[in-house]
Amino acid sequence: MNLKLKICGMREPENMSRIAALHPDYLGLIFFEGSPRNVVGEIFQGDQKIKKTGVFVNASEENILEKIEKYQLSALQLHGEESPEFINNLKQKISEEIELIKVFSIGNEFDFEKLQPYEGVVDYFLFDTLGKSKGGNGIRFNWDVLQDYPSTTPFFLSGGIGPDDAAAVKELYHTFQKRQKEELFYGIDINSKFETAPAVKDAEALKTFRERLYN
Ligand SMILES: O=C(O)c1ccccc1NCC(=O)[C@H](O)[C@H](O)COP(=O)(O)O
Repeated sequence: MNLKLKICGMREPENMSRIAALHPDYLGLIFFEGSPRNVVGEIFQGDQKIKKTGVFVNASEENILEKIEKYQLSALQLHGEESPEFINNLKQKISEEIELIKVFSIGNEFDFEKLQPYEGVVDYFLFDTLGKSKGGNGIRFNWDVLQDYPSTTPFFLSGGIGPDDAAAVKELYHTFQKRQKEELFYGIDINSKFETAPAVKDAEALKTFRERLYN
């Protein structure tokens, strides 16, 4: 199964080093003061093959550029109400190699028309659950809304994915596979359900989950 794994909400250098040893595809760093996972100090830099992803909520361009430089980010996850114009302007100032992920929060239903202005502007969409906080709510949305996914932009599935969800993720992947559209279901993003404390991930739980997912 060619599904990328993004582990989000990393911060503590020692924990980050243990989690990096599991070789996820992406590690997420949250740069948002309203989050208990907000990154301020030094992090574990580690393996360049793991894409360090900066997560921003309506941050200024200046702030994003500074964090790209300081933390050597390979991807940006825009988790607020960033407009296509803002993203296009930002793209003029960053390396073409930096991947762009735009987040959409899903409630009971979702109007897929909202994706249209971002088609061709970002590399990936990320679907999270609409909740009290901007992210890290630990709640799953109804994945059935993705059954008729109308876009050609690949997406990350996120929101409350936990240690017991490997089979359900595989099932969703297989529904895309049956329609020969598995390349659209690009990856999953996991966070609070694997924490022992904010920004501290349980390496054993992640290892078991990864084995269940890929075997
Ligand atoms: O995790 C946070 O604290 C957070 C705060 C503000 C914006 C984004 C945030 N997290 C970004 C993510 O990509 C999370 O992984 C995503 O929201 C899913 O989290 P969870 O439901 O805990 O798996």
